[in-house]
Amino acid sequence: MASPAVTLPLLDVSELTIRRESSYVLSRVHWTVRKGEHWVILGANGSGKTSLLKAIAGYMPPTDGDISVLGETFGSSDWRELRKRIGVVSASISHLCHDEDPALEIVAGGLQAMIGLWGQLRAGDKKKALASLGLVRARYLANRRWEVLSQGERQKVLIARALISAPPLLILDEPCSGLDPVARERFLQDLRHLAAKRSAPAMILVTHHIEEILPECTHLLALKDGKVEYCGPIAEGLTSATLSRTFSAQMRVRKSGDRYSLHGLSV
Ligand SMILES: Nc1ncnc2c1ncn2[C@@H]1O[C@H](COP(=O)(O)OP(=O)(O)OP(=O)(O)O)[C@@H](O)[C@H]1O
Repeated sequence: MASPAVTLPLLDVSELTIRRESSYVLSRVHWTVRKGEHWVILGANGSGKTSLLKAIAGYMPPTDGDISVLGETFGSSDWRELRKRIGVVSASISHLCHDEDPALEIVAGGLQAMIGLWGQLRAGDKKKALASLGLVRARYLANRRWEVLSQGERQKVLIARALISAPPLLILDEPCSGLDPVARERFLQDLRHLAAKRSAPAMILVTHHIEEILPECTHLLALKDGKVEYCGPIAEGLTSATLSRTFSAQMRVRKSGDRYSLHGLSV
C-alpha cells in the first residue's frame, strides 16, 4: 500500500539558539510551519519575535540549531536567492521606499527584491504589479507616489510588493502599527480576503494586539524571554492562561464570534 504523501514544511526551526553579548536572544526554539497554516507570533517587547524573523531571513546567524526554509538549509544554501522567495513586510522595508516612486514601481521592485527600479517598467512587469495590487484590492493606488500614501495604503503596497513573486511564505511584522481603528479594520478585511484565497501563501503575522488576529489564523507561537511558551493550534493556545504566562501579567481573553479581544489586564 502506498504511504501517504509527506509534504515538506515551508519552515522548520529546530533547537534555534542565538546568543549575543553574553545573553540569550533566543533559546532552543522549535517551530514548524506547513502549507495552509497561518501563524500569529505574540510576545512582550524584547521576547525575541523580530530576532526570530531576522534569523529566518538570514540576517541573524544562529549560535546553535538549524533553520530550513522552503527545503533549503541555512549555512548550505544561498540565502540571498532564497530571500526572493520569502515575502516580508516590515517597517525596515517601508523606510527604504523613495518618496517620488509610484506605487506600481515599488510593487514591481519586488520581482528583483529591490527598492527602486533601474530603467523603464516593462509591460509584463507592469501587468504583474497591477495584478498583485489587485490581491489586496489596491489597484487604484497604482499611480500614486509613495509620499502621498496613507499608512494603511503603504502597507497594502508593501504587501503587494511582497506577493508579486508568489512567495509560499509571507511574513507580516506588525502590519497594523500606525493605523487608526477604522483603517486597521479595513486593512484586516483586505488581509482576510487574501488569506481566504486557495493560492494564499502561509502567513506569519507578528502583532502586539490580539484584536488583530484574523479568523483565518490557525496557529500561535508565543515567545517569552527568547523561549517558546506555546506553539500549536490557536484554538487551544490563545487562552487567558497562556497570555498571562507569556506577558507575565493577569490577562483575560474573550472570543466573540471569530475575533479575540482583551477583557481585563492587571499588572
Ligand atoms: N544584535 C544584538 N545584540 C545584543 N542583543 C540583541 C541583539 N539583537 C536583539 N537583542 C536583544 O534580544 C532581545 C529580543 O529582541 P527582539 O527585537 O527580537 O524583540 P521583539 O520581541 O521583537 O521586541 P519588540 O516587540 O519590542 O519589537 C532584546 O532584549 C534585544 O535587546
